[in-house]
Amino acid sequence: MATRLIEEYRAQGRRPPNLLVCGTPGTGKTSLCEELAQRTGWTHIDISALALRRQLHEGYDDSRQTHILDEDAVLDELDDANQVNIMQGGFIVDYHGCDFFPERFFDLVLILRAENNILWERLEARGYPQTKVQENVEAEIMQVVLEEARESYKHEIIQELPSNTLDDHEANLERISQWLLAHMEQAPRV
Ligand SMILES: Nc1ncnc2c1ncn2[C@@H]1O[C@H](COP(=O)(O)OP(=O)(O)OP(=O)(O)O)[C@@H](O)[C@H]1O
Repeated sequence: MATRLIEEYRAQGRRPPNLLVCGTPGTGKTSLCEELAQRTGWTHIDISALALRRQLHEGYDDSRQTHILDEDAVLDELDDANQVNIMQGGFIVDYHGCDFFPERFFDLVLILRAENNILWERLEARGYPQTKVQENVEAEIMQVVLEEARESYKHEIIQELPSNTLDDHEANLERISQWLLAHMEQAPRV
């Protein structure tokens, strides 16, 4: 696999694309994005971790046992010349949802999918309470994130990727890297 693709992009004076990786919690977004970032040189932004670090929350939802994201504050952080400036390209954003990001941020939207029993085991292994495991597995069955993506982005930039096994993980890394290479051929110079 080609490595440090980002350097090839920049050497050619091209703007590297931005990727959004979404999916139900536990589908493997962070595992995939961390390795993809290492292999390609893209910068991984884990929105949940960023929000915790920068205190971009509006409170805590006791019933769902999760922080409530301050979406406007996250967007300000991502679209700020003094902070991240996502429009420079070269970012992999990782978050379970996708409908609050402006469409212009992303060139490719990837939706990770996991089979119900596999997802159930992963979430149980995290120590999630039964209700939270069930809620997330039901969301996966109902394709909530995929539908959200279809309502928010052009269908041609959305791809579903299976994320059940380590073979899937490897295949996804390879597939995304190939896409980045193909994209580089067409990306306008900046
Ligand atoms: N393709 C895969 N094959 C096998 N195990 C995987 C795969 N992808 C992820 N996992 C495992 O599943 C668990 C959840 O992965 P990860 O934390 O990356 O999910 P996530 O989608 O980022 O979750 P969250 O949205 O809650 O942050 C981890 O234990 C990880 O090692």
